[in-house]
Amino acid sequence: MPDPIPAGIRAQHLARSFGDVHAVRDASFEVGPGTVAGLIGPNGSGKTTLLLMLATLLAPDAGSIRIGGLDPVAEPRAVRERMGWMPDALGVWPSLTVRVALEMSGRMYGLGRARAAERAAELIRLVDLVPLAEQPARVLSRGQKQRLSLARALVHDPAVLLLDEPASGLDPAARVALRVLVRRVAAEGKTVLVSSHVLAELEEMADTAVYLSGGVTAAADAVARAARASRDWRIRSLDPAALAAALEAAGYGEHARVDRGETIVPVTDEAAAAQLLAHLTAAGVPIVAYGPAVGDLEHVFLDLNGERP
Ligand SMILES: Nc1ncnc2c1ncn2[C@@H]1O[C@H](COP(=O)(O)OP(=O)(O)OP(=O)(O)O)[C@@H](O)[C@H]1O
Repeated sequence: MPDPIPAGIRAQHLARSFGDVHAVRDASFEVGPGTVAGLIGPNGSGKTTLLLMLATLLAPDAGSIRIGGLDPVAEPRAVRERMGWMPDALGVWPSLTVRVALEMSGRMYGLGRARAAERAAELIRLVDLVPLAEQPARVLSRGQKQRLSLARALVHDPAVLLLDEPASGLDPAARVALRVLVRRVAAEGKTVLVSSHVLAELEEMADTAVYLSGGVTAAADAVARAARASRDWRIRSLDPAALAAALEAAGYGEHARVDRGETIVPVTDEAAAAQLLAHLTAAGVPIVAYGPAVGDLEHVFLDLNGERP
């Protein structure tokens, strides 16, 4: 039966200060079901403070929040039942094994003993901790703890998932696995808000973004990001005319565009990029820079922060 409560996040004019520090000044945004939103902002911009408010762990000074239609201030318990929270640092029970920690989390969310055990086993497989399932949490590496933390956030199959810097400490393969997992959660109709100041991390994962700067959200609706099959590559040449001609000859002319003196070309994958570079150098084009362009999120982020003309 479908959940009658909408699985979204809505924040309106949220504010929270710590003494004289206005950590969040005015945050307003909405993230709908089935969506992964990146929460993007520089260090100290208020991301964690905002997430703590959404997670019922910090009361706002002003503004309103709805998580699945519920107010975390008025109904924290009901919100926690529908929300998974992965903090930026895992507070683990160091002596409990991975399996027992997850079983206990499940029990705390009201699962019966058998269901909690079953759910723990599912999650251990999901986050790829099978070989470590019977190890105490204290022996886990930082990245493995991150995965345990993610599993714990998912234990009660929440409709809304809040992830604070989930990829920090993860190796590249684990980052890919995280991205796949987050996308899968969203595909189930859930709402995911992921904070990071590493934009490349979010580029691959997020459908949309909430930009936070100095505690204020900006232009969220203007910056939706569509998942792309191809990636843009940036090319700088000492001879732009020769570059344009060689791109034309290689069949890239139609899609090439010039951005701040550099040419941006969409390529399908690294092999195609390598092939194109070989073609350009064989054609005698003097290339001085060649690599992936910054993604849409970074472009927008830099624009919003006035770091680009
Ligand atoms: N409990 C607190 N007491 C006092 N100041 C705080 C507290 N929590 C956060 N701050 C301040 O509020 C501001 C926002 O901090 P916050 O941790 O929310 O930022 P952030 O965007 O998550 O940063 P980062 O990317 O570095 O994790 C910072 O100036 C921080 O020093």
